[in-house]
Amino acid sequence: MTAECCGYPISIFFIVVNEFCERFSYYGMRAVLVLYFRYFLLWDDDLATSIYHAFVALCYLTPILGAIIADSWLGKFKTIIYLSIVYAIGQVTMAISTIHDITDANRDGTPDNFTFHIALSMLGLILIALGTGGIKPCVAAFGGDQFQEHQSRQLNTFFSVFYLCINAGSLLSTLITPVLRAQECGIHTQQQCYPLAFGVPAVLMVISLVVFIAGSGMYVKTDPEGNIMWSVCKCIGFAIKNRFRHRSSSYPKREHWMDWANEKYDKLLIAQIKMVLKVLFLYIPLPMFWTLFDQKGSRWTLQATTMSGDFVSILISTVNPILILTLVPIMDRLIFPLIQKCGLNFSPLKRMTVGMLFAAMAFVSAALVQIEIDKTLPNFPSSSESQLKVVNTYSTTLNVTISPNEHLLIESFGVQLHTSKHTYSTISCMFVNDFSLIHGEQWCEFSRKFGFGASYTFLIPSTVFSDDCESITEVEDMKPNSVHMALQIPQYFLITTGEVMFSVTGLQFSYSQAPKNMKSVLQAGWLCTNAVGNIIVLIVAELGKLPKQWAEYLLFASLLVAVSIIFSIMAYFYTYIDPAEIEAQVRKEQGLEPEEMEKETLEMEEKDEDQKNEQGVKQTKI
Ligand SMILES: C[C@H](N)C(=O)N1CCC[C@H]1C(=O)O
Repeated sequence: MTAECCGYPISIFFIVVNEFCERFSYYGMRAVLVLYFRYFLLWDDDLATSIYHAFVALCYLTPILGAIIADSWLGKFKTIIYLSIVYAIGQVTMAISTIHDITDANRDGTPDNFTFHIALSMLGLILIALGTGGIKPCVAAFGGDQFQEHQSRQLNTFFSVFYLCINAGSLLSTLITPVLRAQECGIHTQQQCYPLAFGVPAVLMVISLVVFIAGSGMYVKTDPEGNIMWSVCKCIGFAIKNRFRHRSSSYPKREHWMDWANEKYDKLLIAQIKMVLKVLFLYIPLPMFWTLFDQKGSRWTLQATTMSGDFVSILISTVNPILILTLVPIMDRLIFPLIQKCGLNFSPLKRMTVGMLFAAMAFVSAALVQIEIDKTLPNFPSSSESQLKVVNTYSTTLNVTISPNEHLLIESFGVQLHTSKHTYSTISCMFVNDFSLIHGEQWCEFSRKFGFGASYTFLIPSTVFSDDCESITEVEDMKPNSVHMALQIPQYFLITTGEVMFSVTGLQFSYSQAPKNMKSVLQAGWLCTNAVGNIIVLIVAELGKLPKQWAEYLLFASLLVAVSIIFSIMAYFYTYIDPAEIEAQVRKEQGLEPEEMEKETLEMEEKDEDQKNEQGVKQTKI
């Protein structure tokens, strides 16, 4: 019997605090990673974003490894501890790699040996990906393991609270770590403080580990039942081979292709594999949701840069976790109970389908915003055109004729305007609030806010200093961005509503539909849908760019609608199961473990009927 508080096992307190600290560590490090690549390692934008996306994809691929270790070898508890140690070492390695003084022998403020810093940071990132991905399926499943049969309502709430902790950690760290980076620190020279920005996430990871270990005495720990993954692979392999051997129509058909393993493998194992395969099959269309979701960080961020408003980076990095923290309780306490009261069966798979449709609507909203933005954008010359600007300071009107074969290119960057060599200069800056012309002691100052996205030309006559600065003419070549960033809020709201319905439900569903000995494996399968989504963003979204951004948004929205229709058809044919009941049935058929079975049957009878309705459970024999 585990210790309880308000119907919840006390042990889950340690698990949710552990998750909060771990997500703080992960998202905090991610918030400054691209900046570190860009401004410390001096990589270009393309390399920095590619390595960043590859790292994120790796973090969602390693759950498979963690799940195999947990379910086949070490058990969830030990796997979480060992991989958290790997994770913490990775974070510390990463923090050390950002200390510029280590290789700054000439003390000029920049590292002398970039290879050292790159090698150390890549090692750190690999360890982090192994750690964060490895423990992720185990922590959620381990949390679920703490609940008993009669606590299925509390189990659902646990997954919502778990998701809230993820986002609370994400919100705080994305606010804090960029501020830490902006501090100055160093032994020989003062530089932006990357060691602090990466060091604090490392400390949080150590705290996460300590909190998890502190709960040791209270956890329900299930031991792995041998090398389950190897048995699963062998069993599937045998079923395929046996089916192929008996392909002639003279052999009677079997109910399920896995039944071709009956000759050699335990019925219980076959039943468990069927349960897992059914769910994994259902997951095939799901990466499309993450493909759209992950574009928040790329396409939508770029969209924001063409809009007006000064809070770009803060808005972008925090709006999603803030909305999650608000929407999860509203959905759990208000919307879902209300739907249930109306007599509608809003089963997990229906919620996930509606979640996908919300994400599609978010992209329709993004397309509408893009159309508004496009109306305000200047027409840039295409790859087969040139643009000329002719400034007439002569006293009469002049006719300009253009010979189509001649190209004119005037380009000079810098802040010095020479009167003879270069009379034209382009300066692009962020947050330009004042602009001064200095000539010896004399100067002209233009103190006002220059709009984002705007382009100005200043015409300086030769008499400028004798005539006073009044003679300088300012021309607005391109208007400042005028579509306000607040217009992006509906799309963020829609995608986050979709995330609550899709992701929180997916987490619960993956746990509830998995046999006891493969809970982590199914969590890993669920997380893999995220990895594949990330990879699709990397490949398809980067390669196949449509000429009009709004058209691309609509294309993604249509694809997700198509995918959600396919998913809803698959879901229609899916029968919710109670894995424990099926396992008990198989054991009964095999005449095994009567005492164990009796206990399980009793527990099942005690189960709350309306909790089943809440899940939309239709018990069936697999
Ligand atoms: C920060 C996101 N709202 C979020 O909670 N997640 C995005 C991918 C899954 C989930 C996470 O576990 O971090």
